[in-house]
Amino acid sequence: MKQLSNILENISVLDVKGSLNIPVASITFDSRAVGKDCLFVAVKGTAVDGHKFILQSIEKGATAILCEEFPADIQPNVTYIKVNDSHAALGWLGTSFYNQPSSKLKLVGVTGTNGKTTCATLLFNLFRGLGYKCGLLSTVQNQIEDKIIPSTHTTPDAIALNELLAQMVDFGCEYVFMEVSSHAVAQKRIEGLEFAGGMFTNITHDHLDFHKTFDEYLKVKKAFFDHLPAGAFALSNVDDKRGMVMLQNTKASRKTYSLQSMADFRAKLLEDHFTGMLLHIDGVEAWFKMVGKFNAYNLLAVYASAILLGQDKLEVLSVLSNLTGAEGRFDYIVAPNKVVGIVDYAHTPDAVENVLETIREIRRPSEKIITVIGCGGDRDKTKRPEMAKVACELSDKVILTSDNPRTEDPQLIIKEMEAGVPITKKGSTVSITDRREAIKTAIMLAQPGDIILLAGKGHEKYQEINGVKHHFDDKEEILSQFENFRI
Ligand SMILES: CC(=O)N[C@H]1[C@@H](OP(=O)(O)OP(=O)(O)OC[C@H]2O[C@@H](n3ccc(=O)[nH]c3=O)[C@H](O)[C@@H]2O)O[C@H](CO)[C@@H](O)[C@@H]1O[C@H](C)C(=O)N[C@@H](C)C(=O)N[C@H](CCC(=O)O)C(=O)O
Ligand SMILES: Nc1ncnc2c1ncn2[C@@H]1O[C@H](COP(=O)(O)OP(=O)(O)OP(=O)(O)O)[C@@H](O)[C@H]1O
Ligand SMILES: N[C@H](CCC[C@H](N)C(=O)O)C(=O)O
Ligand SMILES: [Mg+2]
Repeated sequence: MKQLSNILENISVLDVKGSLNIPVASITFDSRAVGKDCLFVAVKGTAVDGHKFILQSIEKGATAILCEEFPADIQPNVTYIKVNDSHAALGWLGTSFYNQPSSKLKLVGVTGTNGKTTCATLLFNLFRGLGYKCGLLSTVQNQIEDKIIPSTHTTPDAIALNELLAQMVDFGCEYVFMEVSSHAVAQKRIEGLEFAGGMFTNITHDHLDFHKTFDEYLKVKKAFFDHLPAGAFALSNVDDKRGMVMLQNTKASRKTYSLQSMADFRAKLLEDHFTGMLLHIDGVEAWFKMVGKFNAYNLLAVYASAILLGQDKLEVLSVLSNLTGAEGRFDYIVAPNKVVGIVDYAHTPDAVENVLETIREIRRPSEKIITVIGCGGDRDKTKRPEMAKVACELSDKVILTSDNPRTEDPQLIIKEMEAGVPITKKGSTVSITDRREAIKTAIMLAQPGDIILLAGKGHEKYQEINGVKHHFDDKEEILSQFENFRI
């Protein structure tokens, strides 16, 4: 139990009503989760204003309220604290409540449109392979050494995040690798964290439903680097058009990586196969088990981070060369009839392009590519026609289907995708709303040697329809349906 006065450090308090010498058993921003002696933080959300739930939280046991505006009905025996920005305050509260866990380990954040999970997971497995105790916060799962903790977000909220970091400290972790999503930066979920380093992968089209414009999205990603401390490293991909912009105003030590130009860390992709790649990396030739130019970038970024964290070059390469990345990223399955299935989490136009370009470069000319793809509901609508367009341009046949429709009508999402199908590709594109049927059709159409790409859901074990998550696993689907084609 902490004293309220002790967890307010670093927060500029505008006004207080009531006593600060009261105990705080827990902190939450959700009135539904309030318990006895809880501090309820009212935040203005994207759907509702948390200030509406102040009274409800007091009825459930909150004895302290942190808010941006005092309510009209001030209750006796409750302390009210007024701040400018309750999102930011929440970050500092989480940090203080859990005794600054991020300062007790080396925390590295990975940001960018694509590649965060892959890089964070590779770093986690690399540093474990090098003999360190590690933690991971990622889209696929959170992990403390072998212990897996399911994740609900790419970057958890400030309270859950600091609680997880505190568990990692208690477990003796020395390094923690985490994904930093743009939502997390915008909503200040990472406020108050002490980073040892930050990595930028790339920035392309995504999340414009939330950030509204690409410039705003860019600014938010850059803000992560702007706030890194002087002792940290800021590592950026300078082959990305916005790579240098990320480093422009950072106080951290600026480092760059590239496959194309001068940079602090360089690599060249020598060979790319479905079984792995040969890279010339930092003066050494090494074979890796990952596939595709985009993964050459991920491997180089991870290698560079490890060196910046003081690790030995050859030891790093030796461990890294055996790693396979994150679940549901370019997962490769060969059916008994020699049809190839690839399950990949590509859910942005750029990711779809990268994965398909990779397949096109590696396949034999006679092998056809059949892509099964959908777009998520309640997410950026403007990427729908773009994802369909690039899928059609780079595949021999495309089946447009559902991803997670969430609260939207799946057929309307598909209609928006259809708007991006080039006229010349109308004949080789079909729409099948049921994802299971779409996968089955792709398998029926495929000849031995053909490649089926199942894009967008990767590791996900569910399909979310109208608020209900139904079990669905692309890999399980394709494996079980491949079995029906055993010859
Ligand atoms: C759009 C978005 O980011 N929403 C996140 C946000 O919620 P919000 O601002 O919409 O909250 P709201 O519903 O408006 O409610 C406002 C406040 O009132 C409170 N409330 C609400 C109802 C009530 O009865 N009582 C109550 O106290 C809420 O707890 C909240 O504090 O803050 C919540 C707490 O941190 C998040 O759980 C929630 O994530 C939603 C579920 C979500 O789907 N987020 C996705 C888009 C997301 O965050 N994705 C990123 C990036 C993905 C990637 O590219 O990898 C991620 O990091 O996962
Ligand atoms: N460096 C990269 N550049 C471009 N595309 C990539 C890169 N790495 C991975 N991808 C593609 O993006 C997909 C998602 O990769 P990953 O899960 O690592 O990204 P992410 O940034 O964590 O995504 P999310 O925003 O959903 O958390 C992969 O399945 C692959 O298709
Ligand atoms: N983290 C991403 C995941 C998208 C995955 C895709 N399957 C979808 O549901 O749109 C997001 O929240 O935008
Ligand atoms: Mg991720």
